[in-house]
Amino acid sequence: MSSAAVEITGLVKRYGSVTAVDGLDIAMPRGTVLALLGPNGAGKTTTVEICEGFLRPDAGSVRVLGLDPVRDGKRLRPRIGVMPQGGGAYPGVRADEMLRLVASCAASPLDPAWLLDTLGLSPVRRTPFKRLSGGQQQRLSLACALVGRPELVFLDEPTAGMDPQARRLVWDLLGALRSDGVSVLLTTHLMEEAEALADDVVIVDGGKVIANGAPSALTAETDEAAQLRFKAKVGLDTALLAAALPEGYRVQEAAPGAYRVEGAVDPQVVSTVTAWCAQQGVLAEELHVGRRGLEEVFLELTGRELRA
Ligand SMILES: Nc1ncnc2c1ncn2[C@@H]1O[C@H](COP(=O)(O)OP(=O)(O)OP(=O)(O)O)[C@@H](O)[C@H]1O
Repeated sequence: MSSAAVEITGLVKRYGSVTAVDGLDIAMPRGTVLALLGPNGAGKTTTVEICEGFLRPDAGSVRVLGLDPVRDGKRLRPRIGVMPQGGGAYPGVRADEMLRLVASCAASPLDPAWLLDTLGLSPVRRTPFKRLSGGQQQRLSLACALVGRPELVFLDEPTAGMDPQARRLVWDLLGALRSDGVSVLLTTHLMEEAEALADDVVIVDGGKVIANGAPSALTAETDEAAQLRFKAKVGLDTALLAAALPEGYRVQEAAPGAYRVEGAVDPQVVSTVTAWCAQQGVLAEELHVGRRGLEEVFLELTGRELRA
């Protein structure tokens, strides 16, 4: 038995002149949660749909639970759960009918009533799908992906459009699944989602992997325990700011208008930076001291915002 939940090598997918996936490699061990993180159009959905067997690759190899998703689709489908982007159901079907219908196709389903309750959907269990809110439809779609007790689930932006409370319910449920040994591959452009849920994060951009690893490894500082970051107008004189700081501090414009002060941060350094900005007539916005997050990792790697 293959020990990988998903193994992707040299994956390429083109739509006419657009190369949506451009030589992607991913190795995802069983029982782990992997987040594909990237901006709109990065190739996340295309990659997931190839893993699900809905699309054929142009080049490269994909194995899901050791199987070819297209050739071995019949054997693979009962073992995976799929939550597509935007969900999907018969508009008139009631929430609990929908879930029971999907459960009836599985050999050993979870209890639909428990799942509805866990996802906060009990109060709307008799509501037709089309009258559920977007976030409720998403949660029902997630319930449908999970009710068959899959070994591996693919979740394409599982919490898109959810309010923070619903998002928390989903995160808790995904945490419980992981404890049960279920493998989860999810796509997101929410850094906090990737940081909260994933054992491993693969950052994709333009159909390529630009970084991967555990969130803590990706966000680890190179040399300092803390850094100071702020945003201001593009093109500040970083050498001049560095000169105002004690010797050994470095200042970089990591991306246009995003500044980073490298060196041990103490109250005096923060005060010097804000005073220097004030002298330049510049407002230092989003001033932040601490560990960098995945958002900053992405910004530093690509020079662009993740949500752009
Ligand atoms: N059916 C299609 N026909 C033509 N181009 C497509 C098709 N599907 C996707 N693309 C293009 O392929 C690229 C990757 O799209 P994909 O949906 O995989 O990205 P994504 O990372 O999932 O984005 P999002 O976060 O917006 O869902 C984009 O440039 C997109 O416009």
